[in-house]
Amino acid sequence: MNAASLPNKVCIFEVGARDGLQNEKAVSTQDKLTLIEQLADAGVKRIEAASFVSPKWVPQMADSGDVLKTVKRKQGVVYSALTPNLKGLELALDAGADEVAIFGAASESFSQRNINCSIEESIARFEPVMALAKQRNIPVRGYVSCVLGCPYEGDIDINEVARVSEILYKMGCYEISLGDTIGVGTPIKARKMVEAVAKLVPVEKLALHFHDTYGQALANIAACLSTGVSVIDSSVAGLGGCPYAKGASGNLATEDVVYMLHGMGIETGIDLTKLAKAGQQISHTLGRTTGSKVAQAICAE
Ligand SMILES: CC(C)(COP(=O)([O-])OP(=O)([O-])OC[C@H]1O[C@@H](n2cnc3c(N)ncnc32)[C@H](O)[C@@H]1OP(=O)([O-])[O-])[C@@H](O)C(=O)NCCC(=O)NCCSC(=O)C[C@@](C)(O)CC(=O)[O-]
Repeated sequence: MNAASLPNKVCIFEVGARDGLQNEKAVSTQDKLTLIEQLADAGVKRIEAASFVSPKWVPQMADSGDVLKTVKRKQGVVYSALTPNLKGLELALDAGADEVAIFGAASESFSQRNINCSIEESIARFEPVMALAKQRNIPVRGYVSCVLGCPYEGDIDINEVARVSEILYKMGCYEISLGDTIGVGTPIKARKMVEAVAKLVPVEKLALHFHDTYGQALANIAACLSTGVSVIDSSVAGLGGCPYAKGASGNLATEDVVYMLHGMGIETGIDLTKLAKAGQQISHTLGRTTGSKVAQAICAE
């Protein structure tokens, strides 16, 4: 790896309170607020705090409106929410989300299971979301799931990943987050996928969203860093998974990626000790040990 080709700074997009907690046993609104406030206090600047999806599909996120309305906001921190359709966007706007995200997939089967429509239908559903968000001046992020494999279809063609990413980007998403939803990717495959997408979407508009099911996420990120990507999604304590991808474990733990980046001389602006404490507390609330090796080491010191 050539140090000169690495970014000086990486922005962490923290998804623990959403991607993490959507797949854990129900956590109280107060515990969510504590987590989000601790993350902001640790220096995290972008926090996905809510998800305005059907409460019948994901009951863990049913209190998203209360979370966004009552969280103590820290200046300079962006609080965002998932919005699969116009109804979701309207609820997010009412709750005061700073930005929202639409979420599509590069796999037809996953799209059907996750949002109950085909890829093309999902794009049509996103049009009015993009239009209203534009009118209200709300930035929209775009997720593409299953970029390195699908729980129902197996391998996914990287050209399809690039095609869907380009569509979301051209619709007006300011950033495209590439989701290895079930964490099956390996470093060379991950890098090739990012390079393929970067032919159609500027690399500085891409983010990596790698789950850690097979323990490959950190290696995959390290392999992709010199492509020019400088936004990484991660989940404190490695919380979560995806309710529509059985067996998928959480995202890469934020503590682990921050430790790696700092060790490589890449700034994140995050206080690792405070972050590890936030992860320990939510893990304690959930009655389990943190999924972060770095947090385990820090807390044992
Ligand atoms: C998209 C829908 C809503 C379609 O669901 P549907 O059943 O096809 O939609 P519908 O329009 O027919 O509505 C059905 C019911 O849901 C309600 N509804 C409809 N929309 C909303 C809304 N926004 N908020 C609250 N309620 C809503 C609607 O009002 C109605 O209520 P009813 O009349 O039956 O009482 C559903 O499939 C859904 O909620 N899916 C969400 C699944 C989900 O959250 N998955 C996890 C997030 S994606 C992910 O984790 C991957 C990612 C992003 O992290 C990246 C990666 O790792 O790859």
